[in-house]
Amino acid sequence: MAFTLSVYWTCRYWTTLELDLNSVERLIEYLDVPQEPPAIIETKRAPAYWPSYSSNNDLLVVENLEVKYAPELPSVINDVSFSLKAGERIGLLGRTGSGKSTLATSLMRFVEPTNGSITIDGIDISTIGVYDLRSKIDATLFSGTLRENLDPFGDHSDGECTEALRRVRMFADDTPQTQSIRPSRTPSRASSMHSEHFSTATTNIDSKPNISLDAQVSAGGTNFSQGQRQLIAMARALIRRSPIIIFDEATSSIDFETDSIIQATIREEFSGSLLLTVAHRLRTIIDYDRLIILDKGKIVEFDTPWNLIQKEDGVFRSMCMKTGTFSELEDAAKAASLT
Ligand SMILES: Nc1ncnc2c1ncn2[C@@H]1O[C@H](COP(=O)(O)OP(=O)(O)OP(=O)(O)O)[C@@H](O)[C@H]1O
Repeated sequence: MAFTLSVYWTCRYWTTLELDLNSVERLIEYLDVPQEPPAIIETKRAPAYWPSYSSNNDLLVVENLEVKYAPELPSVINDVSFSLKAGERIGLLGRTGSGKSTLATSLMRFVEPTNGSITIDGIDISTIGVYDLRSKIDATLFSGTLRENLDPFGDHSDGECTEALRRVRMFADDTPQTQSIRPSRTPSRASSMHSEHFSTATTNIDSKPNISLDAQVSAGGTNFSQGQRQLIAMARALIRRSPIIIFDEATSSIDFETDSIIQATIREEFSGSLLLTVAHRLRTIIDYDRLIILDKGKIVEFDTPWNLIQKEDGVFRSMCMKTGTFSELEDAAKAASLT
């Protein structure tokens, strides 16, 4: 009997020990997970006026950039170099998987380069904290409240947030201005404006009645339509008055009216900013200043739309031809080149 009990307890202890060791193993794995770079590096703070709207030199300089998602994976961005000036409107194009989003997100250090450098207004972005970087450049949607998405670092009042949403025409003009907004995330913020509701009265954007700044945004903003996500991203860029805006155009078709609002807002509100648009529709970027065409992580063309559309056997020209609206695009590119 004593022997049987001993065997029983030995087995039990052994099983418990194995389970405990599994937990230790998991903890060790978590310790090895790459950490987000520091938010702030006290000895390397970016100046308050950085980056400048009126830099005479190139505002954004990318040199020999190489990006891999893991050491064992092939390069997704391969020896890419280019320079962009303040206030330029740049379209980033290429086939699916060519590396457009990777290049755009590497400008915000969501992926770190394995080689090369990115310099914004004279500062190598790898040398400063990600707060200093991301608080100056527009970012993508993440989960949290609408307010947290518009103003992730809590630097602006509710009034500024609602004003920005109004400027991108997220609110109906006839929405009553009298309903009070729910309390903001921190008591220190001014709650100077009243509640406004999303409505389809001025756009064909999906109706989102009774949404306040406290409305929840799911991861990736999936509880908002593509059009609404773009408008929210633009509102955030307006609030920040960022000299550099990275804009990821919606892949799915957006109704004509919403698209017109987005394009008009870009032209009216962001005229002084360096705008880098990851583009999926050619008519969106046909009047931009310059276009970067990527293929397999390399720049294959980089010039004005007018120069590119005229280039025999050019990649951009063939992309335009495939749309079936070549002459329209050509006319638009020519008109833009003359302004
Ligand atoms: N998190 C990731 N881990 C590993 N590989 C990735 C990851 N994200 C993207 N990739 C790979 O990197 C390459 C470039 O992807 P990326 O999303 O940058 O292309 P894209 O041009 O933006 O494509 P799309 O137009 O479809 O959005 C693709 O081969 C993709 O499979």
